[in-house]
Amino acid sequence: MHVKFCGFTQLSDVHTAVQLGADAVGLVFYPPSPRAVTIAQAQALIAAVPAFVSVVALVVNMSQDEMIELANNVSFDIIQFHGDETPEQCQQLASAVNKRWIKALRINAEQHSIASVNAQIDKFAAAGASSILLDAYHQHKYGGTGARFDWSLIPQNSTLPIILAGGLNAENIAATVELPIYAVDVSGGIEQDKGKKDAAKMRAFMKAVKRDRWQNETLSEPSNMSS
Ligand SMILES: O=C(O)c1ccccc1NCC(=O)[C@H](O)[C@H](O)COP(=O)(O)O
Repeated sequence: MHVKFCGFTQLSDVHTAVQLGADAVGLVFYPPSPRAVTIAQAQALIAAVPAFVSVVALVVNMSQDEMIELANNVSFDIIQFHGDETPEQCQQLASAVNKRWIKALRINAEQHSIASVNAQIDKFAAAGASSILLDAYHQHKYGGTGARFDWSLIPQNSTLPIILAGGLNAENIAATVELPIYAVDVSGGIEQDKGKKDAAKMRAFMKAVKRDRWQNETLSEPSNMSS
């Protein structure tokens, strides 16, 4: 089980996340978001991220020129496409900056079935995605909604490792124990205010993951990407 904390704007919060053992920190490059960072802010935050912790650049419907500008100025590791990007657009944008990428699918119980989620995952897998992130659909927001989606729509045999996002917190991690996921992603559940993380909530989240998920996992089944 891997843990990504998302939506950092403050240096002290990045220090805390790293100390707590987060595998990845996410920075939001989407100006309408209350968690958005500028290139200068991102550079300062990334300076606090040591080796073996990935920096994820979260983007929404970015143009190729914007992506190149971002990659030329910010040393991130992975792109998280969180908008309406098609598989072809993700592939093109990521190859323009030579980065690995994740696609966020926003799950709407009224429109999705397990089969349709799987079909979408397969298309992004074929285009070269490294993982798929499943998040809650919201009519007016692209992400960071703090809402959960219907977890029964998570496919058991996905072609890509699944990162679960949307409304997670220290209290509901226990309910994810049986889910076929590779990683969890949280933003609102570790905040005191938008973009301002809460050290106690980050610590409680990591403790809950260790207690509820890592205890259930074994090193003896390396072929199972979902655990
Ligand atoms: O955080 C935002 O404001 C945001 C804006 C636009 C697209 C995505 C955004 N955030 C994505 C995330 O932080 C996470 O990947 C995910 O949605 C979890 O958020 P939360 O439900 O708050 O834990």
